Amino acid sequence: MISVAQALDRLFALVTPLPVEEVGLTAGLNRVLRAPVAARRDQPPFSASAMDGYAIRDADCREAARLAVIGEAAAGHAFAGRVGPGEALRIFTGAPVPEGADRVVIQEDTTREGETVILGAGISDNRNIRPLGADFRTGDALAAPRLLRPADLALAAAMNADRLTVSRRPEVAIIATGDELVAPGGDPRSDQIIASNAYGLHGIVAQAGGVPRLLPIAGDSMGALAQAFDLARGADIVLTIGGASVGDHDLVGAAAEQAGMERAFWKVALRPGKPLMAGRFGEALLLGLPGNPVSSMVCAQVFLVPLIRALSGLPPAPAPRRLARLAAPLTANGPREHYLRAMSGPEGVIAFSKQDSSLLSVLAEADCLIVQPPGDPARDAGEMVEVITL
Ligand SMILES: Nc1nc2c(c(=O)[nH]1)N[C@H]1C(S)=C(S)[C@@H](COP(=O)(O)OP(=O)(O)OC[C@H]3O[C@@H](n4cnc5c(N)ncnc54)[C@H](O)[C@@H]3O)O[C@H]1N2
Ligand code: MOO
Repeated sequence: MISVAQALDRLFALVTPLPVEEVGLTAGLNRVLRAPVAARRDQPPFSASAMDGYAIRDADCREAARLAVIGEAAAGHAFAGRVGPGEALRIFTGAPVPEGADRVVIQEDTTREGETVILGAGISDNRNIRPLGADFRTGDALAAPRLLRPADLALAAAMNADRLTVSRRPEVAIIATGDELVAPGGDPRSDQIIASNAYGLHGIVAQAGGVPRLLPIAGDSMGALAQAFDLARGADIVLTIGGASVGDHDLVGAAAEQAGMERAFWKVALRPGKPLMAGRFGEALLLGLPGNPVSSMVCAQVFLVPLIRALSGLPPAPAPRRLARLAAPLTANGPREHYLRAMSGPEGVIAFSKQDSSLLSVLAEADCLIVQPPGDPARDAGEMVEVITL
């Protein structure tokens, strides 16, 4: 069996980044920026006051100085003149600092008497001026590729960009397979269960920036699967659920190959999720997830999300991991990389005692997955482990 890292390499080798499109700023969230945004102006475009107060010259900055107030500058309303010796300009946060002024004294440190302002004691050294271009200069770039977060959108807007060049969002056709499955809200026979996985996967795809498309449940027959693959045409990723293992009714691999899938791998040394398969499927990629609910969700975090990101033009990379302290011991691991549902608290992370891959109730309680390497010995509380945040 190949390792998770080898499987990811084979998966990334199938990826060609999707074409780009232009969108407005409000449509940019969670999209991958593919062309840098260059600032069209300096920010701030003038030296700006950081406080409400009085703009004065350094030479006049002494206790009890009496200065003549010569006018006012507010945000959006510059003062045209200059501040001379013995003068002060009433100024508000965000206003351009006029020529001649070296600092802004906050109004709390002053007393106003008619058209005169009197400086108080203990004025701080802070000039309270944001220099021109302190944030960015014309031509500075918001680099690409990058996953656009709210702060990036604010920065692009400040740079005076109103359009963004982003990747087209990958469409993911989701096919649940199995004769035992009935859609939620349906009327299952006593030997049937509710098809739940597709809904969790729909959420993961949407969160990762893909466009999920739920197809009808496909039965366990070559004909039903062929029909489902037909319906999936046009998708960038065909995501199947179930039928990936070795049982007589596990037909997804055979049906996909009959429909033209060139297999890149089948079976990966991870737990849960061993029967995972992937391959090139015409213009699309196929990812065949195991049916066990937690296996399908773990494989989605470990393989599908990185695949969506790579298709969207980000450098291929595994799901990000962080280090966390164990708040309770871990038993030794077997030969497969183990992704344990866990909960983080002030003392560190604790794996749930129940880890069977059918238990969605445990997954819903978990906020992270502890990643235990193959063959890892038992670990004590206090040791550090790698964790994927859910
Ligand atoms: N002899 C062996 N048997 C199994 C092996 C093995 O190596 N040798 N591997 C086991 C492992 S590990 C996994 S994981 C499962 C996965 O098998 P499949 O991908 O073929 O999944 P199914 O058999 O179709 O389903 C497994 C389980 O999950 C339920 N299921 C399926 N789809 C859904 C859905 N959309 N929503 C909710 N639940 C679903 C299904 O009813 C089964 O209970 O194979 C082991 N067996
Ligand atoms: O993926 Mo299976 O769930 O390893 O048990």
